Amino acid sequence: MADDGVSFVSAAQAKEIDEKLMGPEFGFSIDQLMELAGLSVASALCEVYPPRSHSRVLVLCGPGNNGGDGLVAARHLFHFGYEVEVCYPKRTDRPIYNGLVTQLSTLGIPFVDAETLRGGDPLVTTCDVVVDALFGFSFTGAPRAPFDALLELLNPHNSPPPIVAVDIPSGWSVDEGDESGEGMRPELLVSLTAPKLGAKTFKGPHHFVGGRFVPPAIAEEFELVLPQYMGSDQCARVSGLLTPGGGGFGFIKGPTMGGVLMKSPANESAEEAKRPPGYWDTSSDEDE
Ligand SMILES: NC(=O)C1=CN([C@@H]2O[C@H](COP(=O)(O)OP(=O)(O)OC[C@H]3O[C@@H](n4cnc5c(N)ncnc54)[C@H](OP(=O)(O)O)[C@@H]3O)[C@@H](O)[C@H]2O)[C@@H](O)CC1
Ligand SMILES: [K+]
Repeated sequence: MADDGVSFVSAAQAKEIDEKLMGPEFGFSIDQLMELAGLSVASALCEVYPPRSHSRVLVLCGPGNNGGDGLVAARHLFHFGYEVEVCYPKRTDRPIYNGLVTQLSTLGIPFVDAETLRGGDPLVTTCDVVVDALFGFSFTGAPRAPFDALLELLNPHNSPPPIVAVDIPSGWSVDEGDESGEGMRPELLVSLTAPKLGAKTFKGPHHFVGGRFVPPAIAEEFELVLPQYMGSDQCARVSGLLTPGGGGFGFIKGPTMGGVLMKSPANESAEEAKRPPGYWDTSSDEDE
């Protein structure tokens, strides 16, 4: 299904695409896809929250591949110049995850446990951005411990720092979105491959698509309308915009909001970059 020029896929379709990519026909391995997914998350974060204004990043990692994307992103963020901390409370004992943990450990990236985060100072005082890599398209039901407590820290009533959600905000229904209206409110969503149906309820100011690995044959088979990646970019900002040449909806590279091109955060003052205007301001949402 395409909306505003980009396809939205169900959890079931996302799984099918994933399996197709890693099947004999296309030959990808999970660590390849995860590396590109995590790199695109780190790239999008760096574009919106540059290290000079948001140097401290906390990455919350869940037990599945969404968590793996978070571990990869943490490594790239370190190399981009951020001070990174990782919370990975339910470790998966498989070579790919063990390797990612070793890579972070050898960089000296600290691992913090969920209890410490829960009992510690408010997140907003200890980090400038939080990456939500807890659950992706395989999340179902109500969040179980210890992730329920971590999600609670990200709830708007706890005034968390800006949240960067990987693929879909954790705790939201993958297909329905923030059904209760009381889930987390990320500022930046990095949808991987294609936005999930639940992303239609995302009202934050920054939505990117990442995971630049979809072969045209898969896009065709699944009738995916994907954003145009520019140059060597690993992520593409998605917004329903009129392209400069006119002729309908298309995608313009560059920070946009509500269909209007904005200054690049890289050119803004640190304070402006920390407070993107219109954050979850539904009153100006003309679609409703
Ligand atoms: N092609 C692409 O786009 C690519 C996508 N990639 C990424 O993979 C992600 C999908 O990964 P995934 O399938 O491993 O599942 P994911 O969502 O991380 O979580 C599964 C874990 O969560 C757990 N769990 C579930 N519900 C729970 C609950 N209520 N409360 C507590 N736990 C719960 C569940 O535990 P279990 O039910 O087994 O106990 C299981 O261990 C996708 O979103 C994208 O980020 C890239 O890496 C590669 C290319
Ligand atoms: K997530």
